[in-house]
Amino acid sequence: MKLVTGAEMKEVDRYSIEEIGISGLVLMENAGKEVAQAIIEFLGDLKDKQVIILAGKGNNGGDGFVISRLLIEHGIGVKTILLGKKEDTSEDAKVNLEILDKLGIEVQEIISKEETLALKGTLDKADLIVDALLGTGIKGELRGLYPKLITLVNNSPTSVIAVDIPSGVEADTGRVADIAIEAQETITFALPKIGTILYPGADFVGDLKVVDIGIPQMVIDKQDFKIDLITSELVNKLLPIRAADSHKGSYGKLLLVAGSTGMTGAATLATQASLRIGAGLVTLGTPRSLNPILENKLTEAMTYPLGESKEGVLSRESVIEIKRLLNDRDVLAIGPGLTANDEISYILNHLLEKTDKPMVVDADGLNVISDLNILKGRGAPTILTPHPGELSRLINKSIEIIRDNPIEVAKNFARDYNVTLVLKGARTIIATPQGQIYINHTGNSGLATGGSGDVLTGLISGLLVQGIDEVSATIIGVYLHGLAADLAAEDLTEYSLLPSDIIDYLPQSLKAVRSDK
Ligand SMILES: NC(=O)C1=CN([C@@H]2O[C@H](COP(=O)(O)OP(=O)(O)OC[C@H]3O[C@@H](n4cnc5c(N)ncnc54)[C@H](OP(=O)(O)O)[C@@H]3O)[C@@H](O)[C@H]2O)[C@@H](O)CC1
Ligand SMILES: [K+]
Repeated sequence: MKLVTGAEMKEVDRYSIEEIGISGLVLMENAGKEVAQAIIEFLGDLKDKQVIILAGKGNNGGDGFVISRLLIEHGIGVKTILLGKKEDTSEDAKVNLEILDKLGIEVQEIISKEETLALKGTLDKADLIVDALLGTGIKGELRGLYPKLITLVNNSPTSVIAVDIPSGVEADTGRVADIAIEAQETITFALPKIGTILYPGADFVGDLKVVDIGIPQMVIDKQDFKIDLITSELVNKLLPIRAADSHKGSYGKLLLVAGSTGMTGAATLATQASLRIGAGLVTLGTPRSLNPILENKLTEAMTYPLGESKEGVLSRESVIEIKRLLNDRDVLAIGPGLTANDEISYILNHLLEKTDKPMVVDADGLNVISDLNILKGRGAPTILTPHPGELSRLINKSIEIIRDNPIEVAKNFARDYNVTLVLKGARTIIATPQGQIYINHTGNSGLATGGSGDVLTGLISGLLVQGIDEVSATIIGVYLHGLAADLAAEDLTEYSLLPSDIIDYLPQSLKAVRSDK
């Protein structure tokens, strides 16, 4: 499903209005009708209900005026409040204001602090507040009376339905400059705005409903939107059907290089995840002294003892054995639990530069890349899976910059260094070298445990080794990882969720995707 910025949505609206000839008023009427319908469903019994419409001066407020009229037609008690003066409203909003005026429907103008604060009782007593204050047209910090009014709404016990996007949430980024309306439901028009999916915005949205307002599909198809929300349908489409006459050679040979003293768990989790997602043959290369432990822990994988330094960490010389093993393998995944030191740095940079097998680099592998330019020249796909802290070290920018502009930062990095980047977070963002972005919304706070990332590395490399292209492998891996965590949390709670549970619930997540058509 495509996600859009405010500007992209404006262009879709403009094209429909100016090039196709569907007037803005028609779109506004359709938008209002859809929200009115959602409100009627929300209220259930309409008798003696009182709804407060809070409208801004722009077209979001215009939607609010349409909603007022339609709810009154249904016999619902409505009070319409405009934050500002009627004369300052946008063109289409003004048309709808005039309609209300001719119908004798009162609209109260609020222009002072005192008038704003006096709304408290009205807001608290109502059955529902409709937030039609600010939509995709919001710019910068909230000005004027908005912060005060939004605080009153958030402090009131009354439920809120937001029109298009909760007021205060920035459509392009999900940033919340000051405060924003906390909605129980958000009815968004035509396409979800990025800000309703990314955090912190996503926290304010409640249940998100996307409704059709009569924008022709042809107008949407004409646009070159660069951002997709990963859906179950997309994953189902990308996940190949396994052939009945296949054998273990059909699903590739994976070499995982992972583990050091104290971190055999990372190696175990990555290996087991790669097997559980269907890799054909998996070999775990690990420091020699850890090999007996891992042989014991892993039944289905082969293990290979690699040269180590005294501390139970891979030695520089082990790179020769890794390269030899790789001759007969299709994909290399490297990083989980390796430890970050000069020897690991030497190994990783050497492999990035001198091997032409697809590589998945995670965790300590990411911490020791010495020259990002090596990535540019690689002859095979490279997937990097950093969290914001690891990416911050890689690009020498603060975590705050990454958190505030995750899409921009991920997009630039993937393009500049020719990698598929998986920027992990509450909404993991995948950026491709071609500039496409995929956002994942599965997963929960139970994933915030050491080891979850190792499972993801195993899943992505286990998919890649089966011959699935690198972008599809990351999309499928990231989505299933989150979905398995969601299904596990239903039984185990987010508190008790362990990374190994993600592996255990992977079959259920695969089944859910396959049946969810
Ligand atoms: N025809 C269409 O396009 C359709 C559009 N549709 C609807 O229109 C919405 C977009 O409408 P829009 O573009 O008019 O912007 P909108 O969100 O109402 O905000 C503008 C107002 O906000 C104000 N304002 C801005 N920032 C502020 C701040 N920080 N703090 C305080 N105030 C601030 C700004 O004030 P100004 O800067 O002018 O003083 C102006 O008054 C869209 O979300 C959807 O709901 C649907 O009806 C379908 C057809
Ligand atoms: K709104």
